[in-house]
Amino acid sequence: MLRLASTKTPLAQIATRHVPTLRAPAFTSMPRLYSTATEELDLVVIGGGPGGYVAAIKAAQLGLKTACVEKRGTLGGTCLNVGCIPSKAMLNNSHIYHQTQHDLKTRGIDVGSVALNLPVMLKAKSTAVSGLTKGIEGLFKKNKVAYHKGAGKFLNANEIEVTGNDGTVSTLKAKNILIATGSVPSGFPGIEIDEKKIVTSTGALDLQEVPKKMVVIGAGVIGLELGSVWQRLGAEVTVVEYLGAIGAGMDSDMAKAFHRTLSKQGFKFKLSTKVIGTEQLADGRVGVKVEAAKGGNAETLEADVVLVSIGRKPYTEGLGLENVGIQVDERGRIPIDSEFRTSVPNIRCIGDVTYGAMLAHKAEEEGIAAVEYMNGGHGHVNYDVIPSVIYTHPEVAWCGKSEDEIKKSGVSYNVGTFPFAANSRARTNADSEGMVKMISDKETDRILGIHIMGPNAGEMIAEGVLAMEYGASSEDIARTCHAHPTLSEAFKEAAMATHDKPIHF
Ligand SMILES: NC(=O)c1ccc[n+]([C@@H]2O[C@H](COP(=O)([O-])OP(=O)(O)OC[C@H]3O[C@@H](n4cnc5c(N)ncnc54)[C@H](O)[C@@H]3O)[C@@H](O)[C@H]2O)c1
Repeated sequence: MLRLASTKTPLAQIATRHVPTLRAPAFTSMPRLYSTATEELDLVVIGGGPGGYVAAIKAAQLGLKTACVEKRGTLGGTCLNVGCIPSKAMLNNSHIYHQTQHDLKTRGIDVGSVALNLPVMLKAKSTAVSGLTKGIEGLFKKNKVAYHKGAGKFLNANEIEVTGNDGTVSTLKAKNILIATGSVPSGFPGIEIDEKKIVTSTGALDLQEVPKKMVVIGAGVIGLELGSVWQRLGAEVTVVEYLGAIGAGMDSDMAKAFHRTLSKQGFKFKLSTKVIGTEQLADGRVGVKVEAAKGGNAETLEADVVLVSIGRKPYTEGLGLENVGIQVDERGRIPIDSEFRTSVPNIRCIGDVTYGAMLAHKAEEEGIAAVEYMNGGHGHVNYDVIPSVIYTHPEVAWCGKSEDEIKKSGVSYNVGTFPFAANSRARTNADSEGMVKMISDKETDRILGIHIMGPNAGEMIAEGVLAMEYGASSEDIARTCHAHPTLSEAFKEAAMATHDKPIHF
């Protein structure tokens, strides 16, 4: 492991080394500028995504002199710029479009002809993104976090070289460094991404016309969310999945129900199927060659656009980890201990670039906890109750363990389910696809897992997360008054079904 004493950069080298223009660096408008190597900071955060920016703000609130280095040019990371936020804008607006076309008449609302204005829809997405990313810059200013637009690279365990987006090179010196560099889409061997016809989530959020046929490789969160967007806007979507089920490891009952629901919406699925490669077709479209996962005859699916969504991988390129002796594991993740310390104790690491689910909210929790440990306190992240949500319609949300996992662990359990078709509010809204499924320990009734498919499942799961965080039993929820008429009554009734019997089913 390289230590500060052996790798310290000579002082002459740590001053700003190259200023190609006289243009003031973008960060001079910040209220407090920590940019010279002579002034030691308490913390430099590398990466301004949900994990990194939240950690930087928390550190500043705790009184730590903090800087955040981000090279994208805007804060918010993948989530705000090309992930969670733009996809939700497209999901929301494509849902309204689809509902207006197919659902309003039966509700007694007659509209004239309905037309898609894709450029405006894309602009609305970009406006949502830019408003939120600028909002984080405002929070940095308010909390006195110095924002450095550029790429950070370790010189040693206490010094980060920042190559500014304006060409300047400077060095930040800090007691602590937090790596929060996130992840990038995993490529598919032999398939070249051009972000036009063969796209990752980034390209799929910015298609300039609705593809006639879209092939999605991977039936995980990204494939199903972005597949939904383009399917609602008129594309014929075929999803190819290597495994025998959709939903990347969700509870298998829910995966089956979700599969049925999406199929009814028009999705075509090819499960237990592997992709062999792609080819350019004579008409300019792309051929996706697939065959059964176990082998067999190959067939070619024709597509105007192919979305590759087979997972993401940790991002550490150009970070200079070799200069501090940090090694990544076989999956490219930076190993950490229970207090987020890497093999170099003053360098911590959080979010997608290390262990665990690649989720923005998990990274945020870790960012806060890492800073609390750094500041001499204790952090808290309960990995057993990190919620997952797929923002399709209906949404699917879950926390805790799936029934499959519990079965494997050998623990005895009770299961209670309640369909939204028996919930008055869902019925009144004519939006009653899905169910709530709760699993509790047979002996103690403590809740082990909650799985919801239904309208607003992503909001409803918060009640389950809170219940599980406080160690609730299903009876605790069953005996808690829920407002009528609300969707949350389905949650209460599933709890009743788990420990006893529901009333309305
Ligand atoms: N709503 C959200 O919380 C949200 C939204 C978007 C992304 N994310 C996160 O981003 C990450 C990436 O999402 P993702 O959907 O790309 O990955 P994922 O891991 O969710 O799903 C990838 C799917 O691709 C399949 N697959 C892998 N290789 C394949 C192959 N060769 N052929 C066919 N199928 C193959 C896998 O079996 C899996 O089902 C995930 O960790 C996800 O949690 C979360």
